[in-house]
Amino acid sequence: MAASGEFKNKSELRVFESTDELATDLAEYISQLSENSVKESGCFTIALSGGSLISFMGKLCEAPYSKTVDWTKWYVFWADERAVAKNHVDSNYKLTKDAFLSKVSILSSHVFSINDHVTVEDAAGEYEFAIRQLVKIRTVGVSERNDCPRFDLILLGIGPDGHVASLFPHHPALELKEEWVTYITDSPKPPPERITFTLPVINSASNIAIVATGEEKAMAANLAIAGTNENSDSSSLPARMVQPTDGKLVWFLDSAAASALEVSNGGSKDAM
Ligand SMILES: O=C(O)[C@H](O)[C@@H](O)[C@H](O)[C@H](O)COP(=O)(O)O
Repeated sequence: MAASGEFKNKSELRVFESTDELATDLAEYISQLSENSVKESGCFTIALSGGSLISFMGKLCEAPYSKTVDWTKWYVFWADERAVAKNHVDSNYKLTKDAFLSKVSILSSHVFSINDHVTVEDAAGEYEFAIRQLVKIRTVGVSERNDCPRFDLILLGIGPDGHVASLFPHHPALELKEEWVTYITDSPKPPPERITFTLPVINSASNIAIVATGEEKAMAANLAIAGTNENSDSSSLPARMVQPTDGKLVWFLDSAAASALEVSNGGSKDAM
Protein backbone atom coordinates (compact mmCIF):
# COMPACT_ATOMS: atom_id res chain seq x y z
CA MET A 1 0.00 0.00 0.00
CA ALA A 2 1.38 3.41 -0.94
CA ALA A 3 -0.35 5.19 1.93
CA SER A 4 -3.13 4.83 4.43
CA GLY A 5 -4.72 6.84 7.18
CA GLU A 6 -7.78 7.52 9.26
CA PHE A 7 -9.75 10.72 8.81
CA LYS A 8 -12.97 12.40 9.83
CA ASN A 9 -15.63 10.20 11.44
CA LYS A 10 -13.18 7.33 11.70
CA SER A 11 -13.23 6.82 7.96
CA GLU A 12 -10.17 5.23 6.44
CA LEU A 13 -8.27 6.02 3.28
CA ARG A 14 -6.14 3.40 1.52
CA VAL A 15 -4.05 4.43 -1.48
CA PHE A 16 -2.35 1.86 -3.72
CA GLU A 17 0.37 2.18 -6.34
CA SER A 18 -1.47 -0.13 -8.72
CA THR A 19 -4.95 -1.51 -9.28
CA ASP A 20 -3.46 -4.97 -8.74
CA GLU A 21 -2.36 -4.02 -5.21
CA LEU A 22 -5.77 -2.47 -4.62
CA ALA A 23 -7.52 -5.66 -5.74
CA THR A 24 -5.31 -7.76 -3.45
CA ASP A 25 -6.14 -5.63 -0.42
CA LEU A 26 -9.84 -5.40 -1.33
CA ALA A 27 -10.07 -9.21 -1.42
CA GLU A 28 -8.43 -9.48 2.01
CA TYR A 29 -10.72 -6.74 3.40
CA ILE A 30 -13.88 -8.46 2.12
CA SER A 31 -12.75 -11.88 3.33
CA GLN A 32 -12.02 -10.51 6.82
CA LEU A 33 -15.44 -8.86 7.04
CA SER A 34 -17.06 -12.06 5.82
CA GLU A 35 -15.25 -14.10 8.48
CA ASN A 36 -16.19 -11.66 11.26
CA SER A 37 -19.85 -11.45 10.21
CA VAL A 38 -20.21 -15.21 9.90
CA LYS A 39 -18.72 -15.59 13.40
CA GLU A 40 -21.05 -12.94 14.84
CA SER A 41 -24.32 -13.60 13.06
CA GLY A 42 -23.94 -16.77 11.00
CA CYS A 43 -24.10 -14.97 7.64
CA PHE A 44 -22.54 -12.24 5.53
CA THR A 45 -24.79 -9.75 3.74
CA ILE A 46 -23.06 -7.85 0.95
CA ALA A 47 -24.46 -5.35 -1.56
CA LEU A 48 -22.58 -4.73 -4.80
CA SER A 49 -22.58 -1.99 -7.42
CA GLY A 50 -21.74 -2.06 -11.10
CA GLY A 51 -18.77 -0.72 -13.02
CA SER A 52 -15.11 -1.55 -12.63
CA LEU A 53 -15.55 -2.55 -8.99
CA ILE A 54 -16.58 -6.09 -9.87
CA SER A 55 -13.35 -6.79 -11.74
CA PHE A 56 -11.40 -5.75 -8.62
CA MET A 57 -13.18 -8.48 -6.64
CA GLY A 58 -11.66 -11.11 -8.93
CA LYS A 59 -8.99 -12.20 -6.45
CA LEU A 60 -11.71 -13.54 -4.17
CA CYS A 61 -12.29 -16.26 -6.76
CA GLU A 62 -8.67 -17.41 -6.44
CA ALA A 63 -6.66 -19.21 -3.75
CA PRO A 64 -6.69 -18.90 -0.81
CA TYR A 65 -10.10 -17.18 -0.71
CA SER A 66 -11.87 -19.56 -3.08
CA LYS A 67 -11.39 -22.22 -0.40
CA THR A 68 -11.25 -20.23 2.85
CA VAL A 69 -14.30 -17.99 2.45
CA ASP A 70 -17.52 -19.58 3.71
CA TRP A 71 -19.47 -18.85 0.51
CA THR A 72 -22.57 -20.71 1.66
CA LYS A 73 -23.10 -17.99 4.30
CA TRP A 74 -23.07 -15.15 1.77
CA TYR A 75 -26.24 -13.23 0.87
CA VAL A 76 -25.74 -11.04 -2.18
CA PHE A 77 -27.66 -7.86 -3.03
CA TRP A 78 -27.17 -4.92 -5.37
CA ALA A 79 -26.82 -1.32 -4.17
CA ASP A 80 -27.99 -0.44 -7.66
CA GLU A 81 -29.06 -2.09 -10.87
CA ARG A 82 -29.78 -0.92 -14.39
CA ALA A 83 -33.31 -1.71 -15.63
CA VAL A 84 -32.31 -4.00 -18.48
CA ALA A 85 -32.68 -7.73 -19.08
CA LYS A 86 -30.42 -9.89 -16.93
CA ASN A 87 -28.57 -11.12 -19.99
CA HIS A 88 -28.02 -7.58 -21.32
CA VAL A 89 -24.48 -6.31 -21.47
CA ASP A 90 -25.48 -3.33 -19.24
CA SER A 91 -26.87 -5.53 -16.46
CA ASN A 92 -25.00 -5.33 -13.16
CA TYR A 93 -26.32 -8.82 -12.40
CA LYS A 94 -24.76 -10.18 -15.62
CA LEU A 95 -21.50 -8.42 -14.90
CA THR A 96 -21.37 -9.92 -11.41
CA LYS A 97 -22.50 -13.35 -12.55
CA ASP A 98 -19.91 -13.60 -15.33
CA ALA A 99 -16.98 -12.24 -13.33
CA PHE A 100 -17.74 -13.43 -9.82
CA LEU A 101 -20.87 -15.41 -8.95
CA SER A 102 -20.21 -18.12 -11.53
CA LYS A 103 -16.77 -18.74 -10.00
CA VAL A 104 -17.64 -19.19 -6.31
CA SER A 105 -20.15 -21.41 -4.55
CA ILE A 106 -22.74 -18.90 -3.34
CA LEU A 107 -26.20 -20.50 -3.09
CA SER A 108 -28.52 -19.25 -5.82
CA SER A 109 -31.27 -18.82 -3.20
CA HIS A 110 -29.00 -16.29 -1.48
CA VAL A 111 -28.65 -14.07 -4.55
CA PHE A 112 -31.23 -11.26 -4.50
CA SER A 113 -31.16 -9.94 -8.02
CA ILE A 114 -33.73 -7.45 -9.27
CA ASN A 115 -36.72 -8.56 -11.35
CA ASP A 116 -36.18 -7.68 -15.01
CA HIS A 117 -39.69 -8.71 -16.14
CA VAL A 118 -41.66 -5.83 -14.58
CA THR A 119 -41.54 -2.05 -14.71
CA VAL A 120 -38.68 -0.33 -12.95
CA GLU A 121 -41.16 0.98 -10.37
CA ASP A 122 -42.51 -2.49 -9.61
CA ALA A 123 -39.02 -3.98 -9.56
CA ALA A 124 -37.93 -1.41 -6.96
CA GLY A 125 -41.01 -2.17 -4.85
CA GLU A 126 -40.46 -5.94 -5.04
CA TYR A 127 -36.81 -5.59 -4.18
CA GLU A 128 -37.56 -3.47 -1.11
CA PHE A 129 -40.23 -5.97 -0.07
CA ALA A 130 -37.75 -8.86 -0.34
CA ILE A 131 -35.26 -6.98 1.82
CA ARG A 132 -37.99 -6.19 4.38
CA GLN A 133 -38.74 -9.92 4.71
CA LEU A 134 -35.05 -10.66 5.30
CA VAL A 135 -34.84 -7.90 7.91
CA LYS A 136 -37.92 -9.32 9.65
CA ILE A 137 -36.19 -12.68 10.12
CA ARG A 138 -32.87 -10.93 10.81
CA THR A 139 -30.95 -12.51 7.96
CA VAL A 140 -30.21 -8.87 7.23
CA GLY A 141 -29.51 -6.94 10.42
CA VAL A 142 -31.36 -3.80 11.39
CA SER A 143 -29.98 -0.42 12.38
CA GLU A 144 -30.56 0.51 16.02
CA ARG A 145 -30.98 4.17 15.03
CA ASN A 146 -33.72 3.74 12.45
CA ASP A 147 -35.49 0.73 11.01
CA CYS A 148 -33.13 0.52 8.06
CA PRO A 149 -31.41 -2.67 7.00
CA ARG A 150 -27.86 -2.92 8.24
CA PHE A 151 -25.88 -4.71 5.54
CA ASP A 152 -22.53 -6.09 6.64
CA LEU A 153 -20.87 -4.47 3.63
CA ILE A 154 -21.98 -2.16 0.83
CA LEU A 155 -19.45 -1.83 -1.99
CA LEU A 156 -19.68 1.31 -4.10
CA GLY A 157 -17.89 2.75 -7.10
CA ILE A 158 -17.85 6.47 -7.81
CA GLY A 159 -18.40 8.34 -11.06
CA PRO A 160 -16.34 11.33 -12.22
CA ASP A 161 -19.44 13.42 -11.29
CA GLY A 162 -19.33 12.02 -7.74
CA HIS A 163 -22.34 9.71 -8.11
CA VAL A 164 -22.50 6.53 -6.04
CA ALA A 165 -24.85 3.60 -6.66
CA SER A 166 -27.45 5.28 -8.94
CA LEU A 167 -27.65 8.44 -6.84
CA PHE A 168 -26.65 11.28 -9.15
CA PRO A 169 -25.81 14.93 -8.35
CA HIS A 170 -28.84 17.10 -7.49
CA HIS A 171 -31.27 14.23 -8.08
CA PRO A 172 -34.42 14.22 -5.87
CA ALA A 173 -33.64 10.58 -4.98
CA LEU A 174 -30.90 11.97 -2.72
CA GLU A 175 -33.57 13.48 -0.46
CA LEU A 176 -35.52 10.28 0.23
CA LYS A 177 -35.67 9.46 3.93
CA GLU A 178 -38.31 6.73 4.31
CA GLU A 179 -37.77 4.55 1.23
CA TRP A 180 -35.07 1.89 1.26
CA VAL A 181 -35.04 1.37 -2.49
CA THR A 182 -36.07 3.77 -5.22
CA TYR A 183 -36.01 3.99 -9.00
CA ILE A 184 -35.00 6.68 -11.44
CA THR A 185 -35.86 7.08 -15.12
CA ASP A 186 -33.49 9.91 -15.96
CA SER A 187 -30.00 8.67 -15.16
CA PRO A 188 -27.39 10.91 -16.80
CA LYS A 189 -25.24 7.79 -17.17
CA PRO A 190 -26.92 5.30 -19.51
CA PRO A 191 -29.08 3.33 -19.26
CA PRO A 192 -31.63 5.89 -17.97
CA GLU A 193 -33.80 3.55 -15.86
CA ARG A 194 -32.19 2.30 -12.67
CA ILE A 195 -32.98 0.97 -9.21
CA THR A 196 -30.94 2.13 -6.26
CA PHE A 197 -30.56 1.96 -2.50
CA THR A 198 -31.32 5.29 -0.87
CA LEU A 199 -28.83 7.15 1.30
CA PRO A 200 -30.42 6.06 4.62
CA VAL A 201 -29.80 2.42 3.65
CA ILE A 202 -26.28 3.04 2.42
CA ASN A 203 -25.42 5.02 5.55
CA SER A 204 -26.87 2.37 7.87
CA ALA A 205 -24.44 -0.32 6.70
CA SER A 206 -21.87 -1.71 9.13
CA ASN A 207 -19.19 -1.22 6.50
CA ILE A 208 -19.07 0.80 3.30
CA ALA A 209 -16.20 0.68 0.82
CA ILE A 210 -15.85 3.14 -2.03
CA VAL A 211 -13.46 2.04 -4.75
CA ALA A 212 -12.08 4.63 -7.18
CA THR A 213 -9.42 4.13 -9.82
CA GLY A 214 -8.14 6.29 -12.65
CA GLU A 215 -7.44 9.98 -13.03
CA GLU A 216 -10.99 10.86 -14.10
CA LYS A 217 -12.11 10.08 -10.52
CA ALA A 218 -9.43 12.24 -8.87
CA MET A 219 -11.41 15.47 -8.51
CA ALA A 220 -14.56 13.80 -7.23
CA ALA A 221 -12.57 11.67 -4.78
CA ASN A 222 -10.76 14.72 -3.44
CA LEU A 223 -13.97 16.71 -2.98
CA ALA A 224 -15.71 13.79 -1.27
CA ILE A 225 -12.80 12.91 1.01
CA ALA A 226 -11.46 16.36 1.86
CA GLY A 227 -14.99 17.83 1.88
CA THR A 228 -13.63 21.14 3.05
CA ASN A 229 -16.49 23.42 2.13
CA GLU A 230 -19.18 22.44 4.63
CA ASN A 231 -21.51 25.14 3.28
CA SER A 232 -21.52 23.91 -0.27
CA ASP A 233 -24.56 22.04 -1.55
CA SER A 234 -23.82 18.44 -0.61
CA SER A 235 -26.23 17.10 -3.22
CA SER A 236 -23.76 18.30 -5.86
CA LEU A 237 -21.53 15.40 -4.83
CA PRO A 238 -23.45 12.31 -3.66
CA ALA A 239 -20.23 10.54 -2.58
CA ARG A 240 -19.82 13.20 0.10
CA MET A 241 -23.23 12.25 1.48
CA VAL A 242 -21.95 8.75 2.21
CA GLN A 243 -21.47 9.10 5.95
CA PRO A 244 -22.10 5.93 7.93
CA THR A 245 -24.27 6.61 10.97
CA ASP A 246 -22.75 3.84 13.02
CA GLY A 247 -20.44 2.00 10.67
CA LYS A 248 -17.09 2.39 9.00
CA LEU A 249 -16.23 3.83 5.61
CA VAL A 250 -13.06 2.78 3.79
CA TRP A 251 -11.91 4.44 0.57
CA PHE A 252 -9.79 2.31 -1.78
CA LEU A 253 -7.96 4.50 -4.32
CA ASP A 254 -5.23 3.84 -6.82
CA SER A 255 -2.57 6.51 -7.11
CA ALA A 256 -4.25 8.10 -10.16
CA ALA A 257 -7.55 8.52 -8.30
CA ALA A 258 -5.62 9.86 -5.30
CA SER A 259 -3.61 12.32 -7.39
CA ALA A 260 -5.77 15.36 -6.54
CA LEU A 261 -6.00 14.72 -2.79
CA GLU A 262 -5.28 18.00 -1.07
CA VAL A 263 -4.38 16.31 2.17
CA SER A 264 -1.01 14.78 2.71
CA ASN A 265 1.19 14.26 5.72
CA GLY A 266 4.62 12.95 4.89
CA GLY A 267 3.01 10.71 2.29
CA SER A 268 0.58 9.18 4.74
CA LYS A 269 -2.39 11.29 3.61
CA ASP A 270 -3.75 11.04 7.13
CA ALA A 271 -4.03 14.65 8.18
CA MET A 272 -7.75 14.93 7.40
O1 LIG B 1 -24.26 0.58 -12.22
C1 LIG B 1 -23.58 1.58 -12.14
O2 LIG B 1 -23.42 2.35 -13.09
C2 LIG B 1 -22.95 1.86 -10.86
O3 LIG B 1 -23.18 1.07 -9.79
C3 LIG B 1 -22.15 3.09 -10.68
O4 LIG B 1 -22.41 3.74 -9.48
C4 LIG B 1 -20.68 2.76 -10.80
O5 LIG B 1 -20.25 2.04 -9.67
C5 LIG B 1 -19.87 4.01 -10.96
O6 LIG B 1 -20.35 4.70 -12.10
C6 LIG B 1 -18.41 3.73 -11.17
O7 LIG B 1 -18.23 2.94 -12.31
P1 LIG B 1 -16.76 2.71 -12.88
O8 LIG B 1 -15.97 2.15 -11.76
O9 LIG B 1 -16.94 1.70 -13.99
O10 LIG B 1 -16.29 4.02 -13.36
